Amino acid sequence: MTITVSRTAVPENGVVRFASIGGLQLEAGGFLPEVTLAYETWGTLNADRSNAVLIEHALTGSTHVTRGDSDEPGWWEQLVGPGAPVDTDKFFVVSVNMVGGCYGSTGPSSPAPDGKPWGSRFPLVTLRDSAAAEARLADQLGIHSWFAVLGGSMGGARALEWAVTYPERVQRCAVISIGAASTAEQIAFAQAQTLAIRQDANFNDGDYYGGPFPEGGLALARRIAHITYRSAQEFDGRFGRSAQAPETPFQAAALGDRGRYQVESYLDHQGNKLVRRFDANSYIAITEALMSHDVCRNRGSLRESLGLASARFFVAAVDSDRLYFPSQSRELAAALPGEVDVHLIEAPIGHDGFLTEIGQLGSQLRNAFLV
Ligand SMILES: CC(=O)SCCNC(=O)CCNC(=O)[C@H](O)C(C)(C)COP(=O)(O)OP(=O)(O)OC[C@H]1O[C@@H](n2cnc3c(N)ncnc32)[C@H](O)[C@@H]1OP(=O)(O)O
Ligand SMILES: N[C@@H](CCO)C(=O)O
Repeated sequence: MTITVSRTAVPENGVVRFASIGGLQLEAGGFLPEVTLAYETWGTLNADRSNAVLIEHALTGSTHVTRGDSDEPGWWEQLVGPGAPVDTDKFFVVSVNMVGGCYGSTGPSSPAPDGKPWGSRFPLVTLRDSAAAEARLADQLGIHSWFAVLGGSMGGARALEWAVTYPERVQRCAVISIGAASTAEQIAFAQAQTLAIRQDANFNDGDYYGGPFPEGGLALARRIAHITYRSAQEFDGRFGRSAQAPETPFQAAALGDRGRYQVESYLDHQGNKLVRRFDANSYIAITEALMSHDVCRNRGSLRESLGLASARFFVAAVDSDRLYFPSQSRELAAALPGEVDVHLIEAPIGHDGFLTEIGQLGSQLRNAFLV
């Protein structure tokens, strides 16, 4: 097995790098012969390698948690950086694109051994595969034990898998806006999204590379998802029943005088925005990985499974989250070893509050966790 990390003499902050981690035997039985992981780092690993923090992205996130040498803003911009709650003057922060993704790590659009994209042949990957792959990257970076692993939503589930699979390698673990397993309802929302893509006439069973992209299906999947990421209260307050005039000649021709509700226009925008930055097969691969989330699989009861971990835990939830309910975070916290509080992020926005309410989350993390 060849293991190489592209190293530079001076660490570059917030610049995507690539590590070859060799072949990966997958939990569900598949095999990926040569896996590349894309990752970014910020700050400097100290001499005794005790200041490393792993940040795990959510469903459509990338490695770009915060800006660095480039000015490109990241998705947890105010949480991570010099002087921020996850202080890059103090910590060496690492973020890895999940295997199956489309931000540089091996995924369905990557070439298979025959040189053609994996497409329909890409195997099922799980969050445990993600942790196993990232453990190899940690080895290459010389990180035996993380000071902390944290993430929100699917990132929180990835962090939890790390803490349970590699107890000796995770000292602190923050599980934000997710429970111990994907529930039937969460799986149901996810299935509607994957079906929206699979039923797109351009999907071609996943072998659409080189042909038309299944844009409509991916945009519909994002609309369904985005509704679950926000709250009824936010939509009502923000859009109400307001109308919006057609914005393009095409819409004007299609809609005539009817126009649209503002919320329709907003969801169209969210769908189209994702189409410009995400691969449809990766959306399915990562969504199915999240559907598989179950910390108890082949481990026993919830208490037995979580009892494998030895990290200090931080659990948080958004009070208005209608996808990953605070009650599910409370159940997780109650079954974790030791005393664990559930920190409530108070925000009317819903699930996406873990991305937008950084002031609250940051002070909770700074005071209760990163000390
Ligand atoms: C390389 C990369 O891009 S990596 C990207 C990483 N992304 C992630 O990690 C995903 C996490 N991020 C997200 O999900 C989102 O960005 C969030 C949750 C942080 C914020 O959500 P946003 O969608 O940015 O905010 P919000 O709901 O306010 O939507 C604002 C957008 O809706 C548009 N909008 C608002 N009202 C309307 C309307 N009536 N009609 C059409 N569009 C509208 C705004 O113009 C704005 O557009 P823009 O984002 O293109 O500037
Ligand atoms: N809006 C986030 C939420 C998923 O939990 C994303 O797209 O990744």
